[in-house]
Amino acid sequence: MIRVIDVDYIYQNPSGAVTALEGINFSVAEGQTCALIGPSGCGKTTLLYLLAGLLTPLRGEIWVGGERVCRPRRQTAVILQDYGLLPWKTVWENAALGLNLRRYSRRRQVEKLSPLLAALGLKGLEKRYPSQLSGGQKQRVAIARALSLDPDVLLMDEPFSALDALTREGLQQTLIEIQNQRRLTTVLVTHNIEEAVFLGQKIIIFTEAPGRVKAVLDNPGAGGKDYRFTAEFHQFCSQVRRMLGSSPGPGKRGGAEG
Ligand SMILES: Nc1ncnc2c1ncn2[C@@H]1O[C@H](COP(=O)(O)OP(=O)(O)OP(=O)(O)O)[C@@H](O)[C@H]1O
Repeated sequence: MIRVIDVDYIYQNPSGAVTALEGINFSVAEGQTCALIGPSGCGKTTLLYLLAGLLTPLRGEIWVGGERVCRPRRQTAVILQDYGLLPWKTVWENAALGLNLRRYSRRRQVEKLSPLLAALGLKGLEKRYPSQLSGGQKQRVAIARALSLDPDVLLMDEPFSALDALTREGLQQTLIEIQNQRRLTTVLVTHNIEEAVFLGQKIIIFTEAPGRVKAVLDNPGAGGKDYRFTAEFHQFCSQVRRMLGSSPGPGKRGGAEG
């Protein structure tokens, strides 16, 4: 579903050029969840923007759903770090933003959003404003908005980082259920090793800046109901922790095919 081929990205600033990503190669299968993890500043968010078509690679190619990404793609939904809710709009209005942009009638908006808000535990909160919601509820509104347009790819930048551990685990479970129902291909950026291992059927570990792929790990147990409580899960977390702490991988460009 997603192929990233030899991608480099450099930010050009008046003060000089910043190489954010170098020689990135990996792929994500349809319906798979892929977690991107690495040190701060290694280019994870930049890569998410490239996958979303909000930035264009300086070198290399990105393919999503059989098409080369050159601009934002209709069926790709993106949830950025601050949830992107408009403070002056209600829960309903925020969730309906995408549908409004695509000129869905009020009746079709109700048909789409009502079941989605109910499934995400937001029923009864439709008239509230973001300032009247908890962090977890805000995140659910952002998820509702993203899913309202029936995407086939979901890109998330540290989606649960601001939440307490229990809320985070609850939302991780919700994400897995949505993922299974809709067969979404998901890429999420996270700093949290447990989150990467719990959700990421594929885990991509980056080197320090400029970001290169240090390792691609297959994690078939991810998303399993009780995976978090297994010895395998804890061993996997230790492995990722060790890899994040160790020196960069071999080779100057260090790209790994996944
Ligand atoms: N607009 C910009 N102009 C110049 N440099 C930038 C710009 N945006 C990001 N960078 C630089 O590019 C590199 C990668 O940034 P990016 O935000 O992608 O990293 P990240 O891995 O997501 O970081 P974090 O984990 O801290 O969120 C960093 O060195 C950052 O300072």
